[in-house]
Amino acid sequence: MGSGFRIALIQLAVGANKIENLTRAAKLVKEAASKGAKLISLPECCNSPYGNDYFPQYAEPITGESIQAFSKMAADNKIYLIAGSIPEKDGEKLFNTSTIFNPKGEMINKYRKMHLFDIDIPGKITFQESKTLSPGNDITVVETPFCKFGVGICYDLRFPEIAQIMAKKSCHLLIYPGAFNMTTGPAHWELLARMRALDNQLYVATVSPARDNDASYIAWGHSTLCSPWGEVKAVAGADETIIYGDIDLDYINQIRNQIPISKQRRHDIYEVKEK
Ligand SMILES: NC(=O)CCC(=O)C(=O)O
Repeated sequence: MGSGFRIALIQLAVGANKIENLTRAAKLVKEAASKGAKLISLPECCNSPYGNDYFPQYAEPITGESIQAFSKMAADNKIYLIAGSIPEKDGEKLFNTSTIFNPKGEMINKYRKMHLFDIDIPGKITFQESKTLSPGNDITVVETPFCKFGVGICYDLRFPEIAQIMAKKSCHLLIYPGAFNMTTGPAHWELLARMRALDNQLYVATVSPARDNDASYIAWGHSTLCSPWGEVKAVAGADETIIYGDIDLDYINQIRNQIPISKQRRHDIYEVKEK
């Protein structure tokens, strides 16, 4: 594994036309690869608008047209592709699924969102992914010649437990395709990414769709790359764009040696004992 490589996060403008979304994604993946990115990520729900009214209509099996398009994007540009997520149909069930491709275009892994986005903030936002989607149950860690990375999707970012497991499985980078909204986005999106980066001393990438003020669910945007020091290394605004960052494995080791929290944990005192 070399010490450094370039990652690109594509903040895609996602609209109602699935083919147009995939065509735009292909154009931006090509642009990112031409600028030296070896790992490229698309956002959550990158082939469909985000919402319970859309998931059943846009869902497709894991062999569907979107997967074929992603495979071609990876192979044509010889890059690793984290294909954001799509609504996946498996029998009677729907999942929010991220698929991962190697530079030959082979799908080498997939991740089904484990924590569904069910929240109720009166007067602001109420959303229940569980009305249409089922949760996945498996943590996904991917080994590449550049680094080992883990994948979560959006609301998963709020759960330090899975980030910690992925860090324990030797990940250097956690990638979260996600679409926070105009209430929780400004309040929590960056803070959560920095927290996951800092408490696991690794890089964290969050990848949002671009903001569409006419959409029924308005995404916050602000795709972000955070360093193991907890700093924001690159951040987008609200519009369609690509952000780039360098992942430096030596820097991770340096931080972990300087502040060796993973060796200092007091597992003997963390259990909650009932009196
Ligand atoms: N798509 C999602 O999971 C949205 C999560 C979100 O907005 C949050 O506040 O958490």
